[in-house]
Amino acid sequence: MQQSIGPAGAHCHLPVVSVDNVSFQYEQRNVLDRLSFDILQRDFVGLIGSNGAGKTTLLRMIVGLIKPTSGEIRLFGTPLGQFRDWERIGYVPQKNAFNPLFPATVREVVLSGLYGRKKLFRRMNKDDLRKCDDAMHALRIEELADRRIGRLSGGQQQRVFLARALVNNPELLILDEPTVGIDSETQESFFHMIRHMHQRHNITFLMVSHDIDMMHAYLGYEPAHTSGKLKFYVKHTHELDNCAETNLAHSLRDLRLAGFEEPAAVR
Ligand SMILES: Nc1ncnc2c1ncn2[C@@H]1O[C@H](COP(=O)(O)OP(=O)(O)OP(=O)(O)O)[C@@H](O)[C@H]1O
Repeated sequence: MQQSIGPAGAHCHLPVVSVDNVSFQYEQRNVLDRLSFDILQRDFVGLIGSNGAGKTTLLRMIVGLIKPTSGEIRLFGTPLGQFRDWERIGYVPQKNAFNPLFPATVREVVLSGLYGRKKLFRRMNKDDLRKCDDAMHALRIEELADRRIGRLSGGQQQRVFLARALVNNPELLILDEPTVGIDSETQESFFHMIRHMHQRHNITFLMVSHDIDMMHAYLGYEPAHTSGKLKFYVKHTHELDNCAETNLAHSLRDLRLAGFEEPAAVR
C-alpha cells in the first residue's frame, strides 16, 4: 500500500493497482464510496469486510469486469480503459461464480488461462502445454488433467482455478475467497504456498478472505487502511533498503501445493 513507499524503495515499489477516489453504485445504492489506495509491487494485501461490504465488487472493478461509477483505477500505471496486459494478472473469482455444467476438462480450463483477452483464437504450442503442466503440477492436479471439471469436488475445482490463474506466471494475483470449500489441510498448504509465492516469487497479492486467523497470522492485527466496512491488511516482502534481492527467480515448476520444502529463511 502507498504508506509503505519510501525513497529507498521507490524504484522497486511501483504501484501495481491504484484506486483513486472510486465510488460504485448498484441501482443508485452506494456500495463503495470514494475509495483510494495503492497496492505496490510485492505487497500482500488482505481485504476483510462483512458480507455485502463491497469486496467482490471492488475486485471485479479492478479486473475490468465492471466500471466505477466515478473515480479512476490504474493497473501498472495505465488507466484501466487502456490496459491490455491481462496476462500480468491472475484472477480467481468466488467459487460460486462457476457453472458446474461447463463441459471442459481440467487441462482445457487451465490452458484457457493462457488465451488472455487478446489471443483468444491462438493455437497452443509446446511451450503453452509445458506451462499448463507446470501449473497443474504446482497445484497437484496433474492426475485430474483429463477429468471433466464439473465432476470434481469443490476443493478440486478451486485448485483448477488457481492453476488457471497461475499459468501465465502473473505479477499480480487477485483471489476472491480462494479457500472456500477446501478442506483445512489443503487450506493450510495453500496458504503456505501463497506465502512462498509472495516472498520468493515476487508476486503481488490482493486477496479477500474470511479466514481472519490466517490473515492476522501473516498480515498482523492492525489494518493499514480502512474505508467504510473494508479493512486492508498489508505485508511487504522485504525491507525497503533491501530491494536488490535477486533470489526470486524460481519457476512455477518449483512450486507444489503440499510437501514442498520452503527455505527456512522465509518461514
Ligand atoms: N448485480 C448486482 N445488482 C445489484 N446489487 C448487487 C449486485 N451484486 C452485488 N450487489 C450488492 O452490492 C453489495 C456488495 O456486494 P459484494 O458482492 O461486493 O459484497 P462482498 O463484500 O463481496 O460480500 P460477501 O462477503 O458476502 O462475498 C451487496 O449489498 C450486494 O447485495
